[in-house]
Amino acid sequence: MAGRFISLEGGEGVGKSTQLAALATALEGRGIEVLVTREPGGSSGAEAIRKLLLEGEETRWNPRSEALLFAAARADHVEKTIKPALAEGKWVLSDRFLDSSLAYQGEAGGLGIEAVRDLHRFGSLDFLPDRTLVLRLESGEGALRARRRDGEEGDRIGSRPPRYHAAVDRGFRVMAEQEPDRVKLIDAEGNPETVTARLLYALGDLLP
Ligand SMILES: Nc1ncnc2c1ncn2[C@@H]1O[C@H](COP(=O)(O)OP(=O)(O)O)[C@@H](O)[C@H]1O
Ligand SMILES: Cc1cn([C@H]2C[C@H](O)[C@@H](COP(=O)(O)OP(=O)(O)O)O2)c(=O)[nH]c1=O
Repeated sequence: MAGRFISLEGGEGVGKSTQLAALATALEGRGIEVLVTREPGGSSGAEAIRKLLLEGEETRWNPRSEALLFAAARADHVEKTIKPALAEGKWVLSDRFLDSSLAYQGEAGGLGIEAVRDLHRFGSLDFLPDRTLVLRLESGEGALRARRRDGEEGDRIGSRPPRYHAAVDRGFRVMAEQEPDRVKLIDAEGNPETVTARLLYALGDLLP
């Protein structure tokens, strides 16, 4: 049976990594073979680009070069990691994918969602997840969780100001409105088990 490609999205500290691990365990418990991956990264070329994107000065890249680097990393990730795993029948769970670029670089970075989608059309032939689950917390709570985890050590993008992250959240909501069959908003409040149950519910029609 063909695999499925699921991306987990959301702002900083909403619980993506925690939920990705829990979702992988739940799917494996149903006999599904799972590959967990992440962006930026997920292939050796894309992991090298990750360092360029997340380390260094805020002014290291302008918004256009930043968007191109994310798109280049994604093209390599799709070709080298995601498509081969799907061809083997695995379910691929990715911690972030295209919708992060649409929300961060497109909406918050001011390039526009369509311009960033064009880069994906070129780089990855518009390859899309079967489902995108966007974890959402009311403003501030994700930033608090991330700060509890990281202290003041945010990366180049995570440490951008609150208005940038508010625009990121708006970008994810736009995506859910534009593509309601693919992109589902999931309430990330409550204990981790409750959130995992919501995610599994939102995958119900894809499960074997
Ligand atoms: N449901 C939850 N309730 C409270 N804290 C949580 C919950 N899920 C995750 N956390 C904690 O919040 C922090 C951020 O979670 P993490 O999974 O790393 O988020 P992300 O990958 O989205 O940045 C971690 O310290 C994690 O242990
Ligand atoms: C994949 C992707 C990530 N990002 C940002 C979001 C995060 O701030 C950072 C990824 O760092 P990461 O350590 O994965 O952050 P988090 O724990 O919040 O998921 O890169 C973009 O701006 N555009 C993208 O396309």
